[in-house]
Amino acid sequence: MKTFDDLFAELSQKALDRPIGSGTVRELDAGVHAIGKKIVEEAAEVWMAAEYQSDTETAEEISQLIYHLQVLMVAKGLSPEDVYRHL
Ligand SMILES: N=c1c2ncn([C@@H]3O[C@H](COP(=O)(O)OP(=O)(O)OP(=O)(O)O)[C@@H](O)[C@H]3O)c2ncn1[C@@H]1O[C@H](COP(=O)(O)O)[C@@H](O)[C@H]1O
Repeated sequence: MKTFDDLFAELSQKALDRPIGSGTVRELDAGVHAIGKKIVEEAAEVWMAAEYQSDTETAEEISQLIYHLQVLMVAKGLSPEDVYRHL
């Protein structure tokens, strides 16, 4: 099972290797403004799922929110440690 740190390492590598067909590379190229919009959209989907959908669907939406937050971290050059020190 993939963890937060596993996914972050994978996305960081994608940003370096820039494989063709990577959604992460596409999103990074779209820039911080577009990534931010995606985060807001996914956050709303988490909220709606938590209120009206199943726990499984809510967990899936949370995973997508985490993914987009991580893409923003990569775009901004932030590491997990930069975030963890505020937890
Ligand atoms: N975990 C994720 C992940 N979660 C969400 N997403 C993206 O976020 C979108 C969210 O889906 P939605 O259905 O909510 O959004 P949508 O509006 O239908 O999608 P779009 O039209 O906006 O693309 C998905 O279409 C994916 O593009 C993800 N994309 C990639 N990953 C993982 O990231 C890694 C790198 O992926 P690639 O860069 O694509 O190789 C792989 O391990 C993937 O499993």
